Amino acid sequence: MAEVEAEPAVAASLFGERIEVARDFARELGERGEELGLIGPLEPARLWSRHILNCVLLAPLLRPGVVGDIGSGAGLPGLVLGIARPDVDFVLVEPMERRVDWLRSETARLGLGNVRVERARAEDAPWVERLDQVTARAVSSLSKLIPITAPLAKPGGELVFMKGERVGDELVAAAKQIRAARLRGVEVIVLGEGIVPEVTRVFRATVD
Ligand SMILES: C[S@@+](CC[C@H](N)C(=O)[O-])C[C@H]1O[C@@H](n2cnc3c(N)ncnc32)[C@H](O)[C@@H]1O
Repeated sequence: MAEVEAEPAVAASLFGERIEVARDFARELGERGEELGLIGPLEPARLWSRHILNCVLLAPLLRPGVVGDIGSGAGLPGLVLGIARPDVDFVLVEPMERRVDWLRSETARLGLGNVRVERARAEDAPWVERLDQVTARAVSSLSKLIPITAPLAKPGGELVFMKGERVGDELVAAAKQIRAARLRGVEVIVLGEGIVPEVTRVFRATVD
């Protein structure tokens, strides 16, 4: 059973005029996500509080240009952000066929002309254009994620990763990869405090 939308007033303020599209996406994911193997059995009941609201908190950090979301899975955060920021172009990079089928069908069903989906792993990403920003959530630890994503960003582009409570430990463990990728301005931002049920921790850095 899909969650009754948590914090509807907060959701409406974060999505603005795009809230009905977000509701449409959440309804479809809540109803079909488990059967399609996109989300676990516990997730429909906490779709808004744990997933949708957390992802949309990233929207104000994005700038006009091309954002690549690596390992989009069910569309978290790629489709959520594609809905919230129609002024930004998104490339969702996902290797699993079933998930790619879902991402493409939702992109078409929701009429997201600013979103395209590539079936690939980040390290084999086939496009030529370099990204202004790269997002990822729950794909791997920073020490593995940085080497496969930093080469996808333009000089001056940003890595913007959603991370869990142990981001501090991950940062320490990734010191070598941060140096090798020549990242600067490395920071951890906490978003949504006092606004949403679960805060979002974001690793952000600029690629030289
Ligand atoms: C745990 S899921 C998370 C999905 C989604 N980002 C979320 O937060 O619900 C990890 C996703 O990353 C994808 N993935 C794993 N390795 C990858 C790689 N090297 N490049 C791109 N995607 C990858 C997987 O296929 C999977 O869909």
